[in-house]
Amino acid sequence: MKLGTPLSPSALRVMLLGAGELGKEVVIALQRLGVEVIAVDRYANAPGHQVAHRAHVIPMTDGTALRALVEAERPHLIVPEIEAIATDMLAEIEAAGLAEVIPTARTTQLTMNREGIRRLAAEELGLPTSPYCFASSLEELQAAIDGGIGYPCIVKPVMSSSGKGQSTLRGPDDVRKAWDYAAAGGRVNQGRVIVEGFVDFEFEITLLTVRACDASGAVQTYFCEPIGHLQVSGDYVESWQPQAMRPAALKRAQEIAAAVTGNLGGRGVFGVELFVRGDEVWFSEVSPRPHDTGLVTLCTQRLSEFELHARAILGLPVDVALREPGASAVIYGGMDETGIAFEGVADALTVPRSDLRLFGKPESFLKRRMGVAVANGTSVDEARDRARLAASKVRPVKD
Ligand SMILES: Nc1ncnc2c1ncn2[C@@H]1O[C@H](COP(=O)(O)OP(=O)(O)OP(=O)(O)O)[C@@H](O)[C@H]1O
Ligand SMILES: NCC(=O)N[C@@H]1O[C@H](COP(=O)([O-])[O-])[C@@H](O)[C@H]1O
Ligand SMILES: [Mg+2]
Repeated sequence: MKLGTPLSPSALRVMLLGAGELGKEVVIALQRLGVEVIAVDRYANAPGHQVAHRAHVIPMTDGTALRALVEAERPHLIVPEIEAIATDMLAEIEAAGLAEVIPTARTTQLTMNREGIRRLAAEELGLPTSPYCFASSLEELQAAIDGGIGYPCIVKPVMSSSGKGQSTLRGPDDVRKAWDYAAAGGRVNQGRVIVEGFVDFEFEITLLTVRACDASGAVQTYFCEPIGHLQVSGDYVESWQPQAMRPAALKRAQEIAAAVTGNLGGRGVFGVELFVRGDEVWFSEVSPRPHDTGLVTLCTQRLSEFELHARAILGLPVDVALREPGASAVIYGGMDETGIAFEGVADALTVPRSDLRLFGKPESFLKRRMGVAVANGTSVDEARDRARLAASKVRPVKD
């Protein structure tokens, strides 16, 4: 893939579908390589819009609108950044040779819907997962639980992320509430949920797996050091790297990640989510793009997951080496308000080896991720303490 000059006929054009905090960092990485970047999202002034050459607002779940924009912009690469996209149209665009979809259109179709990726991993590839069923009505959900999933269990909309619409059910009284919450909380209401048996894991990791070209141009699979993380209500609040693991568990994690990403194919970063207990490892899900818990790589790796994604999609070589231990801690909006301000930033940055990203989202919600603190330390524990402390000093306020 030839790199050129942005805004000239030689430009290599990349379109991001989704321009949140993760996309913003990918845009910056691409900009540094002289790529012309077009950022698209469902709302105006999204984080990635603010650093791209051009910004567009369209309903990305509307295939007709998506195709019209692709025909107008003629990107060489399309980089999905969020789940809620008309993936069938991406398949048409790829088949028509209009643009290359990262990592592949089939992968975006399989992973945008929990049913696609779960059936592939568990039923086709035979990988260990939680027990699961899919349900399209309250009655089907109850029958699935009674038929073997049991309690506790977790219900999630088939199309959702960051824990939206997800609940843990402890008994029969929770079923209706979970069904209603899933219907209201998904990024796209499909009227369908997955119900999963609860995996009693010791810890969970994201294994960033990179499919990138080597010196000969052949695609190879590279593994970053495992990232440990803490989730509250299905949303990540803290992550750290490296997560210490027994050698047998790490080997199993890499085998599972290689099996899934090898089947999906294409080039780019994949965030493979795994549950671990002893030497046992379960596959949970995979993002065919940088992962939110991977924000920690902004301070831990020589190349962050965003730089790795940029390099891999452009066909360039990668280096997944860890530089030093680090951690990240999320800063939530804490209020429903537009145009908020942040106090305590200077104080936060007095925490040794800390840094911040404030994403610039135009509207804050109580539980919307608005920023992140990262920090290094001589150990993961020290880094976690520092990242948490730095994040806690940042106070979102009404301007
Ligand atoms: N079957 C399960 N057993 C135990 N814990 C689970 C199970 N499924 C999900 N969880 C917990 O909920 C978290 C979020 O689940 P999941 O990754 O499926 O949701 P998500 O909405 O896709 O989140 P994200 O988009 O942030 O990855 C997991 O990281 C894990 O902590
Ligand atoms: N777990 C997936 C994830 O973290 N995705 C990131 O959050 C953004 C949406 O945020 P918003 O809901 O605040 O608009 C997405 O655009 C992506 O950057
Ligand atoms: Mg997840």
